[in-house]
This record gives sequence, structure tokens and C-alpha cells, in this order.
Amino acid sequence: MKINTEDKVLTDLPLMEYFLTIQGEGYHTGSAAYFIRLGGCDVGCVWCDVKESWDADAHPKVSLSQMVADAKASGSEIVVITGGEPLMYDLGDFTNQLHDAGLKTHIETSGAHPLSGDWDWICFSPKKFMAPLPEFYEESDELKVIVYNKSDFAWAESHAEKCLPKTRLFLQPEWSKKDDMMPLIVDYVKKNPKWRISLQTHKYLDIP
Ligand SMILES: C[S@@+](CC[C@H](N)C(=O)[O-])C[C@H]1O[C@@H](n2cnc3c(N)ncnc32)[C@H](O)[C@@H]1O
Ligand SMILES: Nc1nc2[nH]cc(C(=O)O)c2c(=O)[nH]1
Ligand code: SF4
Ligand SMILES: [Mg+2]
Repeated sequence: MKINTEDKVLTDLPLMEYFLTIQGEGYHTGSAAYFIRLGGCDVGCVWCDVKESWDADAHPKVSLSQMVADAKASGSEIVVITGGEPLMYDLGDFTNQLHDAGLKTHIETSGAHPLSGDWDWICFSPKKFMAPLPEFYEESDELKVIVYNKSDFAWAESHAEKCLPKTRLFLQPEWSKKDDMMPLIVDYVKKNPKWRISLQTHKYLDIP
């Protein structure tokens, strides 16, 4: 069993919500996936679409074994750990238990906290509000940059150039700015085809 940074065995985590849905964003868009949203985030993105997740104490602590059992019972092969910022916690034991149950482990992270856990897919979405750690440029399968204003294209490139060639590159409009930003994103991807567009398709579908 892995030990967390405070040398305490991590047997439970604050859980905000869990749901079986369709991955709405990025490379795995369109695939069935079971989401586990952990509570707690200190990154503070002004446009965060799940600010209710930030206060870890506002969410009940649930045992890893219970979350794994519920994930398995969902019938989904893919489990996406999100938040909040899931890497506020050492997720080594959690991913081991998910793998032992035959599940695939995906994570959504800002990269602002140390990488822990054994992941089948890492979606890295760096933020201006808290600098990411260098390890994410080598470990991520997918870089997903949120475009809130025009300056974010150059900011996205500054992260892409540090990633490995295998990393898939996505530009995703910030939801409240999408009408202004989408034409710019379309134009940018036409001229810079190493990038792909990621839309928050679950919001258009009105599913979780
Ligand atoms: C709520 S975050 C949780 C995971 C992690 N804290 C992170 O930021 O990657 C999940 C994904 O939603 C994206 N996101 C959050 N608010 C958004 C918004 N208003 N518009 C578009 N994407 C957003 C994040 O960049 C991230 O890729
Ligand atoms: N359907 C769906 N897809 C998602 N992809 C990333 C999400 C997240 O909030 O981490 C998310 C989410 O909340 N719902
Ligand atoms: S890092 Fe993720 S959860 Fe935290 S504020 Fe930013 S978008 Fe929201
Ligand atoms: Mg979301």
C-alpha cells in the first residue's frame, strides 16, 4: 500500500460526485466513462466551471474500496478521476485498486501538484493561476489548453513546445467565451494543424 506525503495511509478521499456519462472533452470524446470528482482545489481559475469542488471539507470522505466497487459496478471500462484537483492527493493506492478491478485509469489534472498514481491516460490542462510542474510535459498523453482570450494561443504554444512529440494537442474554448473564441480557434487550427479542437460536448448534449 502506498503512503502519502504526510506518511499516513490514504484510505479515503473527499468525494464530490460520481457519474457514468460520455467523456465530453479531448482525445476520448464520445467514449463511455465513469467520472469520480474528488473535492479540493487550490489553483483558483477565475472561470472554473466547478467551483463547488474547491473546498475539500465540503465533501464527505469515502473509502477507496467503496469508490472502486461503485466504479466497477457501473460497467464502464474507463474511470476518469477529476476534481477539483485530484493530484492534491497521493493517488497511488487508488489507481492500484482500480487496476486490480480491471479498470482503465484516466486523470484530468492542472499539473500544479506532484504526479502520483499509475495512469492509462493523463490529460494535462495547465493553468495561468498556478504554474504546472515540469514532470507533466513528459508524462502527459494529452495537452488541453483552455482558450479564454487571444493571448492564450501563444501561451498554449509555450506549453506544447515542452511536451513530447507523442502528446496530443487540444485547444478548448472557455465555455463563457466560446462564441468570441471559436472563430479564432478554427482559424488557428487551420493554420496550425498539429492542434485539434476540443469542445465540451457534454454541455451541448446537456448530460453530466
Ligand atoms: C474542472 S477541471 C478538474 C481537473 C483539474 N483541476 C484541471 O483543471 O485539469 C476539468 C477540465 O475542465 C476544464 N475547464 C474548467 N472550467 C472550464 C471552462 N469554464 N471552460 C472550459 N473548460 C473548463 C479544465 O481545464 C479541465 O481540463
Ligand atoms: N461528460 C463530461 N466530460 C468531462 N471531461 C472532463 C470533465 C471534467 O470535469 O473533468 C468532464 C465532465 O464533467 N463531464
Ligand atoms: S485547476 Fe481545475 S478544478 Fe481547480 S480551479 Fe482550475 S479548472 Fe477548476
Ligand atoms: Mg467538467
